[in-house]
Amino acid sequence: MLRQLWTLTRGQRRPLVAALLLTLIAAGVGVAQPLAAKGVVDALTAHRPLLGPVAVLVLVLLAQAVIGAFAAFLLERTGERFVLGMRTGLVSHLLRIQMRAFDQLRVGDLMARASTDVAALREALTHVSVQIATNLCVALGSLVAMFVMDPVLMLLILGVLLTAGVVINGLSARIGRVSMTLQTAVGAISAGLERALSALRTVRANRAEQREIDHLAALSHRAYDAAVHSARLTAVIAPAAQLAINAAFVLILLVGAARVDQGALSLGALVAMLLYATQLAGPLTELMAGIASVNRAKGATERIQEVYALPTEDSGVPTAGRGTPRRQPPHRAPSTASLEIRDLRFGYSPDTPVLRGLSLTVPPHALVALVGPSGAGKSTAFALVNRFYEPWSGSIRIDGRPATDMGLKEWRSHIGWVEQDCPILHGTLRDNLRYAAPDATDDRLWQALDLVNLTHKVRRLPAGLDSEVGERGARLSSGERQRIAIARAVLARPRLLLMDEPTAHLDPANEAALTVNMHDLRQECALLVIAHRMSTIEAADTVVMLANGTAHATGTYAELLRTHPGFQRLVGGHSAGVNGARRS
Ligand SMILES: Nc1ncnc2c1ncn2[C@@H]1O[C@H](COP(=O)(O)OP(=O)(O)OP(=O)(O)O)[C@@H](O)[C@H]1O
Repeated sequence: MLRQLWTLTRGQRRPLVAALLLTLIAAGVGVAQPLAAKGVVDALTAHRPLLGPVAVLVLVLLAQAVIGAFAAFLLERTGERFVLGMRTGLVSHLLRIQMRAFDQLRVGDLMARASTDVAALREALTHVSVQIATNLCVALGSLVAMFVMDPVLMLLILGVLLTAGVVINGLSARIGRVSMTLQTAVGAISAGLERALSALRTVRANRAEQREIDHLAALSHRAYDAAVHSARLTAVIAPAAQLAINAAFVLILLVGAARVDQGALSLGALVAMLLYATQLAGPLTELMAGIASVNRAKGATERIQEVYALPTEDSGVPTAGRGTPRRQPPHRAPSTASLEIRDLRFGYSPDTPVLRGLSLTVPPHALVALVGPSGAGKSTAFALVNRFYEPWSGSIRIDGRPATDMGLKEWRSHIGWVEQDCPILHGTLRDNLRYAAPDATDDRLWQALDLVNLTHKVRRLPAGLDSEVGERGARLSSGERQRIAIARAVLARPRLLLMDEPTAHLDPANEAALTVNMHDLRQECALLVIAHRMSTIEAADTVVMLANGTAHATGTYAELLRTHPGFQRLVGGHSAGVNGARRS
């Protein structure tokens, strides 16, 4: 446990050691205080000049106060720096973890790890570690002095203390296990709350408030039970340490008296041994309590290390994301495709393939529609083009360059992506539009808004581009969210634009306008569009029908409609089920 904590102090060890040394110096100066006071009293009784001894006493008192204050400040600052470093480190790790690992986690729990777990660790890493180290020094000093006076008696005392240490260590280990339960329960509360609050409208519409409250209350009770269990174990530690010290006292008295009787120990040495044992009591009790506190931080430590153990995109993709991308070979023939997918195989679990050899091509300036039944793997294909997951086999090229030739950042800079549920981030309209192109001028923002038919609406808003969109864009309609997402993607001027059913939330007028705009967009980039709506399918230059994880049929809308019964069924289903009427 201490080793784990030590690894986490990386970067803060120097100030931590400095704070420890200052605390020890302050304690040492404290020891000199009685001597300085003795000097004053001796000078007084011997009628010697008082100035010198008094000056020494004042200096000692001042030094202790100043060094103590500085040590305390250094310790606090180290604690805060630790929290700062830990939070920024965790956040930067979390935002880079591989999608496959991220899919297994709960957002609320991750948030708890970056907030409450870090706070729980802070105490153990700063105050308690210094407290343990100083008390250990004081206790060792006393034991050495006792050893010099009477090794036999000291070894007996050591035996008693070690026995107590073993018992207390066992208790501390149990505290460590309970703390893991406690921190996990706190993480579950945070995840449960995130789940309920992020879907508050769904919760209310389904009258599920009480069920969510009960669920969170049950999790809170689990945390309470673990905390009380930990408190019970902690409560035993101080009396156990006290018991050991009392036993050491009795031992010194009984064995010491016998050894004085045998002439093996002087009476003065016995008195000194007793005084040392008294001095040992405080540091030893604090030492044991400190070890228990460190164990209480065990849950938090393990949970934070679990996050660091998650693979990041950089670590999982050996050829991508790191270093300078390889240069293109100088005599490469101009590419005939903006996007070329060859024989792509992939599944989320090893035994369930989703894509079973998908191949498709998006020529430059073309609009290709990807259609297929629900669950066929259309969004999965998009995720692979974005390189959120590594394919089992097969290749993806953009403008003729394979994915393995480019780092992730460079690769993604060529792609614009409009997601199915169009996430809008908290902030202003301007923040959202500039998300992929932070340097875009307002003129370009207005052009992009024009493209998605939103200029009029935004101009009428009192704050215009500075209007707040609310949490997840709650102050916008679904259609507006979708149009903002499209404008945002276009602003980054991608070579390839991926759109996951871009017209899903649009009314017929906006749907028609966007279909025209998609045609215009082809001047700037190639488009691959997951299409459910007839207007999008019909507008495409090529339609690729995905079934069973492969491109089942490829052709123009008219060709497929004429020759492919599966496509006829799919389109028939759409015209009846999705948008009601098919436009011809
Ligand atoms: N992150 C994930 N983890 C595990 N399985 C997933 C994940 N995402 C999708 N799947 C599974 O992969 C299959 C293909 O899903 P995908 O979302 O690619 O289909 P789709 O064709 O886009 O469907 P839709 O038209 O309904 O959006 C589905 O069976 C789905 O359950």
